[in-house]
Amino acid sequence: MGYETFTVEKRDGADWVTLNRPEVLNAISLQMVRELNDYFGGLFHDRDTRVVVLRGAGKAFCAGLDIKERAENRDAIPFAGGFSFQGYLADVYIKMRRCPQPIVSLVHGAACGGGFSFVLASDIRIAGESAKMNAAFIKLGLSACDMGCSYFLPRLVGTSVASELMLTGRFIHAPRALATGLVSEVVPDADLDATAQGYVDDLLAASPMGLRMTKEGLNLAIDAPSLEAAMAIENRNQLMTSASPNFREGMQAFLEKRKPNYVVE
Ligand SMILES: C/C=C/C(=O)SCCNC(=O)CCNC(=O)[C@H](O)C(C)(C)COP(=O)(O)OP(=O)(O)OC[C@H]1O[C@@H](n2cnc3c(N)ncnc32)[C@H](O)[C@@H]1OP(=O)(O)O
Repeated sequence: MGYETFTVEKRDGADWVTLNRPEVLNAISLQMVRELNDYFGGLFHDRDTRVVVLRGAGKAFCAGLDIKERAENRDAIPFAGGFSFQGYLADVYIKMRRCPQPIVSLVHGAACGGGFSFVLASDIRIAGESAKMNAAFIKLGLSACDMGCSYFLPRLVGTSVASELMLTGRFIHAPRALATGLVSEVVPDADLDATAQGYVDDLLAASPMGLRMTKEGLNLAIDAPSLEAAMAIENRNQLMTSASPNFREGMQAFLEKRKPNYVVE
């Protein structure tokens, strides 16, 4: 399926996905929701794509819900088959979190509301110096407990900062985002792609199953009710990776002082 609201550039096992509605700061339209669901849904059975990079075209990452479109369709945002906009957009974040590929988000300019949640649902976050993010829902008269914000944000920055950000809708700028652990790195905007490429290279150097099992295991462990439950998930995933030929190759490569040649399992 070709997409109109974002582009997908395939580069050596990584998809570079660029939200592409710059005239409205990449605001989330109905069509974007449909297309993102299709794209992220397709990743579950895609062995060739091993990493996803998510970024925005123009001067911002994503300004959240397309307010103009929503205002014109005030109460009725239905999809065929009775899906609501709310539920269908929520599915995008769930797919981002559950798809096997790690997602690296590159934030420059504003990331608001549902756009902020794209950042939160990613696995690795890098901010440009211009980045500013907010739970803008509250400023529009909505609950800020939306699009996974109440799930992701406290886990990333703790309940104190999450409460402040969600209750006030204030922007968190790049330096504070780094200090609170919301992002891994802050770099000049012009260096975002090159910085991301470094992460992509590291991720692609891992064995494909090891990478998938790590994303899945970590995200399940975050929700696990006990140490024992988290370790049961670890044990299951480790049994699977240790049965893979890539584990034998990894050990052999270490012993022979060379880089491993991993295959896609
Ligand atoms: C389920 C999900 C819910 C949610 O996501 S709720 C949150 C919704 N989002 C927001 O409330 C953010 C709204 N936007 C803003 O507050 C500001 O923008 C920014 C701080 C992001 C950036 O401000 P600045 O740099 O001054 O740009 P600009 O002139 O406001 O915007 C450039 C053009 O983009 C349009 N635009 C910006 N955000 C949205 C949006 N969310 N929906 C639709 N259009 C948007 C504007 O109107 C304008 O367009 P024109 O040049 O024609 O006036």
